[in-house]
Amino acid sequence: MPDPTIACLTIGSSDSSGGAGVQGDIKAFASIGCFAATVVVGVTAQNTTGVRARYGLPVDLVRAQLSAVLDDLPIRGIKVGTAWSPELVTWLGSALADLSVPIVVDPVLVTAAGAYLSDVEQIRSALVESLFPLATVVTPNRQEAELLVGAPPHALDRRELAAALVDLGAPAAVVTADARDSGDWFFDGTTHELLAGAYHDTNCEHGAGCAHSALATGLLAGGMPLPEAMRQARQLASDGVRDGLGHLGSGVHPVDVLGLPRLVRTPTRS
Ligand SMILES: Nc1ncnc2c1ncn2[C@@H]1O[C@H](COP(=O)(O)OP(=O)(O)O)[C@@H](O)[C@H]1O
Ligand SMILES: Cc1ncc(COP(=O)(O)OP(=O)(O)O)c(N)n1
Repeated sequence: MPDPTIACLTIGSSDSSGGAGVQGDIKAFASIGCFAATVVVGVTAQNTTGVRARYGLPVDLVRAQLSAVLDDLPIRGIKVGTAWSPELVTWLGSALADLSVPIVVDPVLVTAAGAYLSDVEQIRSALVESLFPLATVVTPNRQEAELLVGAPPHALDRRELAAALVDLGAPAAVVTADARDSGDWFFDGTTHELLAGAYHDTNCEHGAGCAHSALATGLLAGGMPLPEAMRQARQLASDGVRDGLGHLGSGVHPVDVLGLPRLVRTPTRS
């Protein structure tokens, strides 16, 4: 019988607090039955209150991880998250160019706690030139979309931002929700759609963007058409915010896409 488990790869950075980054991606992949491989491009010292330090790994080490994974595992979908240096982004563009699997690019520039994860000016053109053309979809939040298209804060609505991202070369774009605009805005070059949904006022959003893009990757890897994958990814990420772990950390608490309280095992008496 064929194994239904779909192997996906996340290329991103470690979040020491476990909520976002590759740790968040592994949980999001697992929540929809995907096996998660990881290529780590950097390490952050981070918790729910912010990022204290970050360190990017040398391209050689990233290259070695990527070939180890691709030489051996049947990867069916790839997510690219934080990628800090223009050199790395440009190299990734050439390394991923010939792969015929869905690629979701989450151009992570700012965390929910407000920390910048990349030097925006340096990374912007590398992302647009090297990764946008390879992407199945790019998934920035409003602030990241504004930085990528060079628009001042709130000068454009999300329909205009999504169109500008596609004009820059992304085949499709989703600009995610914020407290002002609930639901995500989707545009694939032809059709605009508001992927409607409630906005949960839980302050449990640490890792929501990572979960969303990893979920989209796993759903696309399983063959789901793009608009439906983005609808379901929004719903599942939003449920993760609703069910977030509000007792963990003193800043922006982590999402929970696995339903961890359901999995707790209580000690049995013999
Ligand atoms: N408070 C919230 N309530 C419901 N859904 C949310 C909330 N915050 C984020 N989401 C959903 O989670 C996903 C990731 O969005 P977002 O948090 O904006 O990403 P990022 O972490 O990149 O800023 C999107 O589908 C978005 O609609
Ligand atoms: C290492 C690392 N990668 C990505 C992020 C951004 O995560 P995201 O899911 O967008 O959620 P917030 O952290 O913004 O809440 C990160 N924080 N760390």
